[in-house]
Amino acid sequence: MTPFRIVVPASSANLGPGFDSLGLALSLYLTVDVSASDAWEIEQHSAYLPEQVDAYDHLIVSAARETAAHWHEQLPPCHLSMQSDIPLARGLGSSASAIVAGIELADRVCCLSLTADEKLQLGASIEGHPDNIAPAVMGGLVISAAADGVAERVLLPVPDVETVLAIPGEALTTEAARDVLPAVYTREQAASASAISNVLVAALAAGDYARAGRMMEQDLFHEPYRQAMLPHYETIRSEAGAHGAYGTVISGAGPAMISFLPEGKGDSLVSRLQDRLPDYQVMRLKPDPNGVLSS
Ligand SMILES: Nc1ncnc2c1ncn2[C@@H]1O[C@H](COP(=O)(O)OP(=O)(O)OP(=O)(O)O)[C@@H](O)[C@H]1O
Ligand SMILES: N[C@@H](CCO)C(=O)O
Repeated sequence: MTPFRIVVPASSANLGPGFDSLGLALSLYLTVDVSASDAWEIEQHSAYLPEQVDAYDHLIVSAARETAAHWHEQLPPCHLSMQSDIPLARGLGSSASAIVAGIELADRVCCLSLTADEKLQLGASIEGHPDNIAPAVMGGLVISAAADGVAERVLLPVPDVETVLAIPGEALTTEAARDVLPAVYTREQAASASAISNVLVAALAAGDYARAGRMMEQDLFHEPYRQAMLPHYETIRSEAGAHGAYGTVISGAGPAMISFLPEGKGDSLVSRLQDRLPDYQVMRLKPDPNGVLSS
């Protein structure tokens, strides 16, 4: 096998009201170098990778094994050397990036020639929802739904914005952040929440970022229930608004928050938030237009 490299972007899901459906790929990456080996071997070269588990059970390897098995192929063992800039369990889609890396690995090693939709379908079934998987596979801004077991998706034009991420030191797993959500919404709540989400998607499609930002900040599906877990929620929103952000929401299941700004406005917000929240990692990121790449 000729050695190859897989690069997968991070992603931010939800964008407020697009709960479990909207996702934007971001310019922060997981990189996996793959070469032939007699047994599964994993080298990790970054703090942003989980504690070493048995190589065979590693999320990337198990996603690769599941992909090969789905297409009735045998996956030979490989040596994997990994580097990641994506913080774990902070709302930046790290698990989706790892799953997409595993699917890409099996695609290359078993010569499957999977389409982007086949990668999305399998990734969504492993992750449980398609919102981070779709942008990790396809790049840019993707609207997706698991409709009748089939992952449907529409790519919107890559938004002409930059983002600022405010990432706290403590992790919050997606599982824990889902536990605080209501099991049931009334018809009135569901109708209002989906109307806000519909206008958000239409505004993003029209490039009307000011309206999109207003809609983002009016989510009724998850933000009202999760914000109590994020001590600086209001501070980050108001600082971002004062620095020209269109809107600020919880990134994925949190605890990171993401602000959307016009090009060129991000740096001053980064400085301000880093001053006010010295324990946070604050960074400016661009949308990633490519999704997973291997070379
Ligand atoms: N590169 C990786 N290799 C192996 N496992 C990973 C990798 N990245 C993430 N994981 C696993 O995924 C877990 C984090 O998944 P979780 O869904 O809780 O958060 P997230 O994907 O970072 O954020 P969100 O889904 O809210 O955007 C990690 O604790 C780890 O178990
Ligand atoms: N959409 C998920 C997180 C990302 O998959 C949630 O908000 O729980």
